[in-house]
Amino acid sequence: MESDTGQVGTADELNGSQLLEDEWFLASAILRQAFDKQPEPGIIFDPHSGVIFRANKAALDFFKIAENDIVGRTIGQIYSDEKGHLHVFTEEALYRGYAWTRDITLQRPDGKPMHLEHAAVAVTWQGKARMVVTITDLHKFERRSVDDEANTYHRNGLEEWRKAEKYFREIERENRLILAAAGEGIYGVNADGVTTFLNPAAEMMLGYSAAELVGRDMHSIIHHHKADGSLYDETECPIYNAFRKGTLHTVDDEVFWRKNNTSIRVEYTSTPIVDEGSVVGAVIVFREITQRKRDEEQLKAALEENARLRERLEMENAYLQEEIRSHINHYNILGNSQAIENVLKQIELVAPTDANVLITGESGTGKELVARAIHQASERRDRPLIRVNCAAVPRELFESEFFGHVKGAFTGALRDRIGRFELANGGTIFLDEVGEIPLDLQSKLLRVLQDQHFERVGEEKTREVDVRIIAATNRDLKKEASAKRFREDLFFRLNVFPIECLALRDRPSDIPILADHFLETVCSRLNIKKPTLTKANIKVLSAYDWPGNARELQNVIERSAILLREEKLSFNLPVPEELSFDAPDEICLKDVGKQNAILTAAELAALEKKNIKRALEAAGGRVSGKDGAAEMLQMKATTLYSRLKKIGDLNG
Ligand SMILES: Nc1ncnc2c1ncn2[C@@H]1O[C@H](COP(=O)(O)OP(=O)(O)OP(=O)(O)O)[C@@H](O)[C@H]1O
Repeated sequence: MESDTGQVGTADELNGSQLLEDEWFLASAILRQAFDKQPEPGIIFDPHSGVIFRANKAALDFFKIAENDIVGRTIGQIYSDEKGHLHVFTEEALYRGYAWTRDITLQRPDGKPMHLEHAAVAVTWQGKARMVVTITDLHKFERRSVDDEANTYHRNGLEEWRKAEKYFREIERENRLILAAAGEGIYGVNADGVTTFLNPAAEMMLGYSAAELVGRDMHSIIHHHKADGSLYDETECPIYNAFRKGTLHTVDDEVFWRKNNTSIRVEYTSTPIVDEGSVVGAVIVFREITQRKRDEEQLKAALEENARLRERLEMENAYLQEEIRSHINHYNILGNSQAIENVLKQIELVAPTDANVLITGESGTGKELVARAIHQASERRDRPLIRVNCAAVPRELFESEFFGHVKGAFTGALRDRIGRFELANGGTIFLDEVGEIPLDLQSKLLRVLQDQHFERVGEEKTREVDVRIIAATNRDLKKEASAKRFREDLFFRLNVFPIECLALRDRPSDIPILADHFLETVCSRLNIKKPTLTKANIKVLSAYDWPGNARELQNVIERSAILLREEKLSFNLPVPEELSFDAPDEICLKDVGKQNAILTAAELAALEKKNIKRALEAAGGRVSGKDGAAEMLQMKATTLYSRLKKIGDLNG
């Protein structure tokens, strides 16, 4: 093959030039394809004749022309309005080998000028000049630059966004961990009350899984009824209000309903979620307080019970102290009379029942003793027996004494006070001297007797008690009722089981036993040796009619024990009726017992004579020795003999 220098080459050289030619073909094919497929419009034309040889696909699109319609035409026909600029441009390219210009413009279909850049490269092909022109739509180009900038910006923005997303994911993850770890139940609702999330503690407390609640109306599932079973309208619901009204609500005792239809007591806070000024939902944080409330209630009840018991114990204590001070400390009923036997039988009979008992009898006959014995023998023995001496209560304080009062109920009511009925709750109330209760109060007493209900003074609350009633009186209540001084209905209520305590004078056989018992008691209290109660003593005691009954006997014995002389008892008893003189000119010695009686010497002598006579009768005529008249009169036998001598005829 001939080289550019005209020399013939070697076989290798020939092979080499063959290769180059192949490459050239190959390259020209590639270049042709590159030209045809380049995105910018391209045209190849003859710079001298202007004839167009080739236009690529982009040029055909750009000029909106078919290949056949452009190839063979001149460039001047295409750029008919720009011939001047085209000429200068072509000349420059021919001269310098390349040229570019933005002066050549074309018009869009809408008549607006297109902003273009034309670049030309002058080449030679087979000795002929050819011009390759590439057209750049500067408008598009600029847009591409903007897009590029936007891309760059976007890419950078994306990066930032990714970072932010990661950051938020991180926060969310942390939040989720916090939500999951929180001991409180937490759930969210949107502005329609629809559940948006639920933490595991909430799932556990409510018995629902998050999947079962998310997307569903929360109120109607877990908050539909109140603790008392009434319907809970969602318009009243504080959670609802949190997202409807945008207000925070704290509720300390409501119920949420579990999946198994049981309820749990909860306290919760419902906080509105505000996004760009508008409420988009609420977050509810709740805690189960069932156990806590139960404990609190138990504690409260225990404290109340405690306070009640304390008050009661204080009252009982004060009462019992008073009792100990003012009362005998034994409740044995002594006596061998038929009357006492009957009373004991009646006590045995009535004690186990809850029947009301009315004990009648003169003062000092042992009515209170009987009342206590009934209480002691009853099931109520472990609760107190509360005594009210109705004769000692001032009229205006009756109601308060019986039923108690509240602070401020009347002047002087400085604090709440429980009444005797409440104090006796579970036990027995002993209404001593029941006949002394004012008529207007008897109806209130009747009510508590009928239904065991009453109110404290100054309070509307009705209270209930369980009290057994034992009443005592020395009046004839039946007569009182007939005279309308006592309510008949109350009398019948009280008189369910009557017990009568006979006067001591009607059961003299009880005197020695009682006297001995009282002597024993007082001596041990005084810490002195108990003297012998002689027959003579008993005779003296038995001769008296004891208007004060056992109490009087007790007093006489106590007094004589205190005044004990030489271990001998002497009773300072009033002179009994039968010791009065029958003679009209003699004084009635009944009056001697009266404190201020003044006797003349003759009266005294007559009294002594009568007294000695009685002593001798009581001693069976014996003057000296044990149980003799001298011993009874507490004088020496020799003294008595000389007195008798002096008197002469005792019957005279
Ligand atoms: N049968 C008895 N056995 C032992 N003691 C008795 C007996 N009867 C009365 N007494 C004693 O006599 C005293 C007076 O009794 P009590 O107070 O029970 O009488 P009362 O009828 O309730 O008197 P009042 O009507 O004045 O209240 C008490 O100390 C009591 O212990």
